[in-house]
Amino acid sequence: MTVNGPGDHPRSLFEAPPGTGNGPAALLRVHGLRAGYGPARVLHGVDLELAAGEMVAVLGPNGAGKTTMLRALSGLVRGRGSVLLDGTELLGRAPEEIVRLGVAHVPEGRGLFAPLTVEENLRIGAHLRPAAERAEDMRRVLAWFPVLRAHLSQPAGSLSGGEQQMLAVGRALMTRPRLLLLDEPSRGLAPVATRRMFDVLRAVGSHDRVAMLLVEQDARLALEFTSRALVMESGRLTVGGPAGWPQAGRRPSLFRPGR
Ligand SMILES: Nc1ncnc2c1ncn2[C@@H]1O[C@H](COP(=O)(O)OP(=O)(O)OP(=O)(O)O)[C@@H](O)[C@H]1O
Repeated sequence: MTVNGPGDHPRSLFEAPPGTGNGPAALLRVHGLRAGYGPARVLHGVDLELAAGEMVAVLGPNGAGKTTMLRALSGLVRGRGSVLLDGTELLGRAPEEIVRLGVAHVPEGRGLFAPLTVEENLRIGAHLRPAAERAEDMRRVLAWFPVLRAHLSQPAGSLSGGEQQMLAVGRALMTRPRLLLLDEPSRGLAPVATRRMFDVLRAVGSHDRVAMLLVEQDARLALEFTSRALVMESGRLTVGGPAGWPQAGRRPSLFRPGR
């Protein structure tokens, strides 16, 4: 990891590594992102790039602005600066439009409808998709998360924590995202369930070329499963480097994907 003071970091630390993207252009380009709540400014200029299929973790202390960054990217909090998804500006658009453009957000706490069934929750995720493609979307998600098939008619609230997290991710995948934002996906999960979840996330990311930006408190887990890790402090990304390093067998290169 390389440590840099705010504002003097080499941009390369926050860019998508070569070879992980769809050519020279990153899928996501965030530049100078600022956001907050009323007069309280939380993000003070975030720069970040993400390639298709890349999985990047954002670590950092409580209150640093990680959740706010995800919320700004998905339109839940108003942002200033620039957020380009494949060249299309997302800032200023409604959250539903941003979903339509290919960004899905799994919030902290999962945001499931507990009294509704698993199937109903998944169908809610698909409501913006063309009707003709929803059956295929459902088949794909159940193939990624076979455990959900056995519980399709059960209320979401009756599932275990791990199953609920899979449902939340499955519901997000029903939108066929190009970018998946995950806020603390391991929170409240047993280690076995967490690892299973991350295995599936990695498989989806590399198979479907879904880029993933995840906020994670468990730094060890994040560094093991993602290709890059960034640290947010006081509303800025201040440290970045390759995930996995310095584990044995992994070259300590900033640009080597961790997958
Ligand atoms: N809805 C809100 N209204 C006002 N202030 C908020 C709101 N949500 C968060 N904040 C404040 O914004 C700052 C950043 O919070 P945020 O949740 O983005 O940080 P975080 O890095 O995700 O922290 P944590 O790991 O604790 O979730 C904090 O000072 C927090 O109190």
